[in-house]
Amino acid sequence: MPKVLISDAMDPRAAQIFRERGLEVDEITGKTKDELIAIIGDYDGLAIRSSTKVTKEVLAAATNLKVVGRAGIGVDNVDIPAASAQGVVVMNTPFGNSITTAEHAIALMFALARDLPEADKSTQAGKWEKNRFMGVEVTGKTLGLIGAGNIGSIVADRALGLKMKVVAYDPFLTPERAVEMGVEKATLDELLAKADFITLHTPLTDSTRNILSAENLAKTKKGVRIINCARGGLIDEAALKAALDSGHVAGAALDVFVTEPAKESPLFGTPGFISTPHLGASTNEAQVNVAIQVAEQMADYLMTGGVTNGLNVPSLSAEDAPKVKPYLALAEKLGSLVGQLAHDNLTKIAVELEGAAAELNSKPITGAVLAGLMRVYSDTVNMVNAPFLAKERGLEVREVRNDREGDYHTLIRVSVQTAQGERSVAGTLFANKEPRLVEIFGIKVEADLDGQMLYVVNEDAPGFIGRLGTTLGEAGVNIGTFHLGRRAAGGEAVLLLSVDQSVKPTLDKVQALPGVKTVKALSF
Ligand SMILES: NC(=O)C1=CN([C@@H]2O[C@H](COP(=O)(O)OP(=O)(O)OC[C@H]3O[C@@H](n4cnc5c(N)ncnc54)[C@H](O)[C@@H]3O)[C@@H](O)[C@H]2O)C=CC1
Ligand SMILES: O=C(O)C(=O)COP(=O)(O)O
Repeated sequence: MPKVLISDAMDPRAAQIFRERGLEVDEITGKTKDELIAIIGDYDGLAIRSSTKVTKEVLAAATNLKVVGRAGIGVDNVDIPAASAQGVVVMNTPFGNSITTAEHAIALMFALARDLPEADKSTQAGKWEKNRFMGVEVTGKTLGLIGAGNIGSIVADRALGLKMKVVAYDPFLTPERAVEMGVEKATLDELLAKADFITLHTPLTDSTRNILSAENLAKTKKGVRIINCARGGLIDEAALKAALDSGHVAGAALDVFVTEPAKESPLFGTPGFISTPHLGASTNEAQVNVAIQVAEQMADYLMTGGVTNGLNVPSLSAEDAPKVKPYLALAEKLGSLVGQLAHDNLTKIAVELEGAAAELNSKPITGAVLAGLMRVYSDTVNMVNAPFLAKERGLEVREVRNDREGDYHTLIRVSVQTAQGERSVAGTLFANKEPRLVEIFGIKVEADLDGQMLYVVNEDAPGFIGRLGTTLGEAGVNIGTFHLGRRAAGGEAVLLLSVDQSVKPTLDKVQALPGVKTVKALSF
């Protein structure tokens, strides 16, 4: 039974769903890196929020891990390239906490506009400082939105409802989408010059790190108020402190910090500065949403192979997963056959889906072909890391769909470019579930690719099969099944035999038989 570790505080519904779906689950939060490394090897799945850091080191110790599920949006605490290289799927829940986070940004905007935390502190201290607190209205003001994705567009919608003008900077925002959202598309400099409030809603990337740098803060309107509910690192914290101290920036509200947990910061205690401890996603509703979603997604993957919201692997719905599963088995066998037969100097590979197969999501099928192919080099390869490994090796991968049905109602053909020219193999599913090879290097031959096999290419000539049978028999090798195909009578013939004992010690004898061109021991 697969085992899941929940390592950050999560709504109890997550554990409940894991158990209902037949998984074992442990909830162990607050572990140090070393404590996590000591236990992670036991688990197939790891469910996290933002506190657990899934580093290369943690992944290296996670020898059984198949999936990391992020109950939330940001995955900057997960080393995705390392997870991919190790074949671990990383998934998040991109929508479950977005309304809640947008509402937090709006809450912080009002807190800044009316200095609510300071007014509260003063009132509860019995001071009744009615004249000290003079706020600003938001109506009619301009909100500068940096990042107009999922959360940014909800913030924009709420701000428009508050009768604000919204100016948005997002390189991926199309003019049409800006019109649909009711916002003005702007350059960053235009936004900085116009905004009375600025709110950030981008991930932390090389292009967004310090997007509010000292230089850009200097381009803002005097008296601007800034909100960051996205990621620490989007604002240069030292420059922000200086701008607050000088009075250029009237207020700033940060939910996120460069270093978290932020137990100390030069910003703390600065007039006009408000902070919350990464609470953007912390509402009952959002936490129930993300806990349910992440548990369902992870359970789907561990129990059925379905992938939803995969960040390093194509999505495959739990409904489609059972349909695709037999194709994955076929694809992996065909990839493996090609890998075992022609693995020298592979430069290009094409995966062609024909008939019913052409209706399916091709990405996982291609991933499985590559996994089969690359397993010749490494036994830790799977459909998650295979595409990355293939890219690393400079293998050019092409996918082709062919809606028409040929001789078979469904077919996968794998063609590779080798030093000897193009080679292709093809397979189908019998009864929609049993993988069957139907063609090898242009020769029709039907075979189950299973267990230990012997592959022989020879000149079609009378008596050959008898001699081969005798040679194997004398070596104590029992033949299970026997599959034969040939280009034309007397031409090149292919033999695929399943065998009960290893044929490796007998390969030289088979190779020495008259008419034999190629001999290989295969295993599936
Ligand atoms: N404080 C909290 O508790 C929470 C924080 N977040 C964070 O909020 C952020 C936004 O989340 P979503 O809206 O769901 O993401 P999203 O991916 O839907 O939107 C991000 C937007 O940023 C834009 N963008 C990327 N590079 C940009 C650049 N250089 N300049 C301007 N825009 C750029 C993208 O085009 C995209 O439209 C993420 O970093 C996420 O981790 C999300 C949930 C809770
Ligand atoms: O979903 C996100 O990106 C968040 O930042 C929320 O973080 P949390 O799950 O509250 O630790």
